[in-house]
Amino acid sequence: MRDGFLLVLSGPSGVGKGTVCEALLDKRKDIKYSISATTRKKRPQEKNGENYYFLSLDEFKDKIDDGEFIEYAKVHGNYYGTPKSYVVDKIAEGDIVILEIDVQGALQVKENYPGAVYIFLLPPDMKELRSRIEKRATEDEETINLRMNNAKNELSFIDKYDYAVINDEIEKTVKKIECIIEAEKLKVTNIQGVKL
Ligand SMILES: Nc1ncnc2c1ncn2[C@@H]1O[C@H](COP(=O)(O)OP(=O)(O)OP(=O)(O)O)[C@@H](O)[C@H]1O
Ligand SMILES: Nc1nc2c(ncn2[C@@H]2O[C@H](COP(=O)(O)O)[C@@H](O)[C@H]2O)c(=O)[nH]1
Repeated sequence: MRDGFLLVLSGPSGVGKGTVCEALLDKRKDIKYSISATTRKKRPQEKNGENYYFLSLDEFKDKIDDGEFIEYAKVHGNYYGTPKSYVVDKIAEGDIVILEIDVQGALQVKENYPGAVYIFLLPPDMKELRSRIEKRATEDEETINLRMNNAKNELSFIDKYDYAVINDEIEKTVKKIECIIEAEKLKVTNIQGVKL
């Protein structure tokens, strides 16, 4: 059967990527979460090494120079990147590794990791998207406006993805992503060592 693979999950800020990932990880042991590095300020409830690796700009740039990221991008004014070593190790062990990253990062992954699966998460509508970011209460008004503006640009990249999933109800969204995973595992191009 198919070896481990990358599952790239993108979508505008506040659509629910983190929430969906958490629910998927609770349900399945074959899915691992890639913890990103970022230069963004830590939110009060966040933990270094759990939500992100929080780095200074100099530390982040050193890691870029040392080739430690499989992708990185400036998103909403801060740098974010995916550490390479964890992803490579877990895929070799046969796990599915989720990358919760923006569209610029997803395009970089596409160049270097054929076989990754790309899912774009959509909100039911833009009003609901704003309401979710507001209710999360982690961003000030200016940042919310910036993220809402960036959302329009991100949505224009949807055709670069394999699947589009509307995140209306969490449980339904998780089920749909699990269906995608099962279908991907059964792709003829990915079946290895079939013995009849
Ligand atoms: N299906 C849903 N219905 C209602 N609220 C939701 C749903 N999914 C997520 N939320 C809520 O929306 C808010 C944003 O979710 P979350 O932080 O997971 O988004 P995100 O896409 O990871 O955002 P970011 O890209 O900024 O990290 C949270 O308060 C979360 O509880
Ligand atoms: N290219 C990458 N983008 C990433 C990565 N980790 C997160 N992100 C994107 O950042 C925004 C904002 O996240 P927040 O935690 O500040 O709300 C998020 O929507 C992702 O699209 C990464 O490693 N690479």
